[in-house]
Amino acid sequence: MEQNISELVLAGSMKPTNLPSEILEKITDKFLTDRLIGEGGFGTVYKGVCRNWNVAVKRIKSSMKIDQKIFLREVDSLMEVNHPNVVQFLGFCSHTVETQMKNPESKRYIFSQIRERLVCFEYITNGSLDTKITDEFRGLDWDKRYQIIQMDVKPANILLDNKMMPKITDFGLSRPTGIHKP
Ligand SMILES: Nc1ncnc2c1ncn2[C@@H]1O[C@H](COP(=O)(O)OP(=O)(O)OP(=O)(O)O)[C@@H](O)[C@H]1O
Repeated sequence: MEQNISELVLAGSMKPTNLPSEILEKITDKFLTDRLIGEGGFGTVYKGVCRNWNVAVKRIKSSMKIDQKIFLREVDSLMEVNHPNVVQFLGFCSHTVETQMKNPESKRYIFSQIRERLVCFEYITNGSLDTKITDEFRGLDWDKRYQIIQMDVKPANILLDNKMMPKITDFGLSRPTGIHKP
């Protein structure tokens, strides 16, 4: 994929799609510690700088043994979501990385393959709701409002943009439910 097409995808001007790992490495400065935004249970989030805008790149932990079919099904669901109160999914990358390690005893190399999975989202500037509210505001009926079952709704998964607009993130355990009937 050409670099300018990837940039259009990362700008949200094209439908979310599969992105080359080189582009995601480039915009995160090879996942430099300086670009680290934070770490969750499933992955580490880095700030990606793409020309004059930012994106959030979540690198799913290699220790997470996720079935590829399930991963692609989740990505497929994410691609269908487009709502002002949902952090916009921009693209993904799933590829195999070859690693090698020297066995100190036999002095021979052991080769293995690690599945690298990356998911990109719009970058939200103002942090998460848990840092701004008290416990009494928990338990909002997001599933009814947005026809999505988000299995991990918590203020930490609601980010606030520069206008303090709330946006749900972390759809790793969510799925579309079709039309909501009240
Ligand atoms: N799109 C985004 N823009 C800006 N910051 C983000 C974005 N997505 C996540 N973050 C921040 O990155 C950090 C890690 O997020 P992540 O979703 O991985 O963790 P979590 O929600 O704390 O944990 P878990 O995945 O276990 O629920 C958090 O501080 C979160 O606010």
